Amino acid sequence: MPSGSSNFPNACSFATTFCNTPYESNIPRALWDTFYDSLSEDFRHNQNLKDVKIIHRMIKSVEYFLESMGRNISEYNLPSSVDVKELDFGTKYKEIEEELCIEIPHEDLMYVSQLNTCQRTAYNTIWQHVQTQAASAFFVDGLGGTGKTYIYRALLATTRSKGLIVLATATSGIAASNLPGWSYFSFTL
Ligand SMILES: Nc1ncnc2c1ncn2[C@@H]1O[C@H](COP(=O)(O)OP(=O)(O)OP(=O)(O)O)[C@@H](O)[C@H]1O
Repeated sequence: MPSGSSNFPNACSFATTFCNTPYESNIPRALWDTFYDSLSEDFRHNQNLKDVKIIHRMIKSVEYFLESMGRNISEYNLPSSVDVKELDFGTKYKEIEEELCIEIPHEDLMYVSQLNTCQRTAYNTIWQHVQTQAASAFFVDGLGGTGKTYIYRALLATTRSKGLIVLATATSGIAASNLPGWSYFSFTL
């Protein structure tokens, strides 16, 4: 068994290491138990998450990489999403759990410190309303390429990192796909 946390910098290298072991092998679980702290380090550092959400995101990441290699996490002796669902999420609604588990890109959290003066004014104004839960609507306008999406991404990252839910929607698939955790709403006028 590898003997240093640096052997598993992320879920991908972890999954790759054991994806060819037999399903009944105890190795995946032993690796998970031994290296869980280092594997979950990114989630702990980047996001202010409760332990149960960190486990859930870890499992989702490993699941994703195993599936890309044609394997299924449920066949291994590893914690599964089903186990985690039995833990206390503070809610029983799947949709809410899913929203709370959306990955927050590390770079988006960095955007907040890189906003220019105009972007910061817009960001602060909107964020202040989120914090005080004041009902409001904002229209962000500007020429193409002036940084509107940049503000949205910073706001999405900040809001989600505080454990709040934010629904990112757009009326075209292309526009929506620029936003992490997006949905596409189509309607006819
Ligand atoms: N404060 C910033 N610091 C560094 N890069 C930035 C900043 N604001 C915007 N950018 C970069 O400028 C480019 C254009 O920004 P963005 O996509 O947010 O513009 P936009 O106003 O949404 O454009 P469009 O209206 O065409 O969709 C992107 O590559 C973005 O990363």
